[in-house]
This record gives sequence, structure tokens and C-alpha cells, in this order.
Amino acid sequence: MKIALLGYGRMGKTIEQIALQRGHEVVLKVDEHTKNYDIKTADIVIDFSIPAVAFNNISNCLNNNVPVVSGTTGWLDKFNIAAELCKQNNGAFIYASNFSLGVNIFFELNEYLAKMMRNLNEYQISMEEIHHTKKLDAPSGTAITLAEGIIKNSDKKSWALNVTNKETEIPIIAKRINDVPGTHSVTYNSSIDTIDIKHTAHSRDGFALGAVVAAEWLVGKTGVFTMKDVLGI
Ligand SMILES: NC(=O)C1=CN([C@@H]2O[C@H](COP(=O)(O)OP(=O)(O)OC[C@H]3O[C@@H](n4cnc5c(N)ncnc54)[C@H](OP(=O)(O)O)[C@@H]3O)[C@@H](O)[C@H]2O)C=CC1
Ligand SMILES: O=C(O)C1=N[C@H](C(=O)O)C[C@H](O)C1
Repeated sequence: MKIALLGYGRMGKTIEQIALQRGHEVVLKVDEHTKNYDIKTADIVIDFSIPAVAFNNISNCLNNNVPVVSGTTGWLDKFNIAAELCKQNNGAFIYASNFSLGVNIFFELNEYLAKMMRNLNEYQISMEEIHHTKKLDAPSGTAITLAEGIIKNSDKKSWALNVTNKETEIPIIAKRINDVPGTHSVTYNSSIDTIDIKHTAHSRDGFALGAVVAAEWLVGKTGVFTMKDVLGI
């Protein structure tokens, strides 16, 4: 496949390495300084850019009939507009807050646990995410997906960053430490015991591999998809 990378930072560079190892060609690399470029030279775009430009990048792809995989977080207030644009243009689009296989298994485990904990009111739930100090958004997209998975399967109604006084809110503590690639945990605490589930990324390779696998899967399809579709879980 001919791949265009919108965003050529930590993730763009890791994706390039994995794409080349899997026999693909990177025909375009766009960063903040790239002036004029044509995404139509590519079979697929992979967008790992910044929250402020992700929606424009995705719209540009959909308006030019180029399939697009996006992992950029922090722009999801416009997700429904992007999904509608994809449908109108008969395009192809996958967004995931986290492309790694391990985290997508963790998402399933989180929902299963939330269902089991639903009526156990003696347990207090909390979440923690830890990332490197260069991260622009908080809480992480992955933490928001985890919180949504709990809300869908419990009587919690919303999440709150760092502090909450409301029984119906899930507190998400966001920590920024050195070069941490991404650590997420969900904790149910009672006076008797604590149940923790945790995913620790050791590098960015899992995110990048998942994004390239999603791109390979998306080419030739039309619709708005998720990593559940790609992984068949
Ligand atoms: N879904 C997932 O699995 C994962 C998602 N992410 C998300 O991916 C995004 C990128 O992360 P990361 O690579 O660490 O961030 P970086 O800051 O390292 O990279 C962002 C890149 O976007 C570029 N950029 C800035 N403006 C534009 C623009 N107008 N058009 C195109 N590119 C632009 C930057 O350019 P310049 O270098 O010139 O500043 C940089 O190359 C974040 O939102 C992060 O949360 C991260 C890991 C996994
Ligand atoms: O910015 C990052 O680095 C990461 N962002 C994603 C998120 O916001 O969840 C995924 C991963 O945790 C790394």
C-alpha cells in the first residue's frame, strides 16, 4: 500500500518503521511545516497529528475519497460530523483511541468487569492514566473509552478529571511522568479488598502495529469502523 502519514511525530515515525517492515511504501509525511501536499497520491492516510487539526485532516481525506485511519485523540466533539461525512461520501474511516491489541482486549475485560460490579455498591470505582509529559490532552482518549465502557454497563453517568464529589461520576486521575508510553488502570476499592485491572504499554510499537493492520484491513471497504471490526472481537 502507498501510505500518507498526517503527523510525523513520535507515532508517525514509529508507524513508518512498521509499515516499511510490512512491505508498504510511505509516499507522504506531513508535519506542522508541510505547506502544499496531495493526499490523493496515497492508497490510505494514517493520521496521528494533534487535536486541533485532526478533524480537518480527516475531512480532507473523506472529501477526496482516500480511506483514513485516525488515532489522534482530543477532537471527538466532532466525531459525529466526520462519521456523517464518511457516509455521505461513501468513504472509509476508522478511529480508535487506542490501536494496540492489548488495550482492545483490556476494553473488553473492563466492560465485563463493570457488568459484574454493577450492583456491588460497597466498591468505589476510580481510574488512572499515566503518560509522557509531551501529551497535549487529558484525560487520554483511552481513559475516556474505558470510562464510556463502564458507563454503558453500570449506573455511572459521566467521568470527571482528577476530582469528583458525585456518586454517579467516575474520577479519572491523569499523571504526566517522563517518557511513559501509556498506562491505564481501573480500580474498585472497598474496605475489605481492592480489584485492579491495568494495561501497561512498554513502547509505541503496539499502537503503531495496530494502526497499520487497521489500514491494511480498511482498504477496499466503505463505512465507519472500529478496532472491534478489525480484530473481530
Ligand atoms: N490511538 C492510538 O493508539 C494512539 C494515539 N495517540 C495520539 O496520536 C496523536 C499524536 O501523538 P504523538 O505522535 O505522540 O504526537 P507528536 O506531537 O509526536 O506528533 C504530532 C505530529 O503532528 C504534527 N502536526 C502539527 N500540526 C499539524 C498539521 N497541521 N497537519 C499535520 N500534522 C501536524 C506535528 O508536527 P511537528 O513535528 O512539526 O510539530 C507532529 O509531527 C496524539 O493525539 C496522541 O494522543 C498516540 C499514541 C497511540
Ligand atoms: O498521547 C499518547 O502518547 C497516547 N495517546 C492515546 C490516548 O490518548 O489514549 C493512546 C496511548 O495511550 C498513547
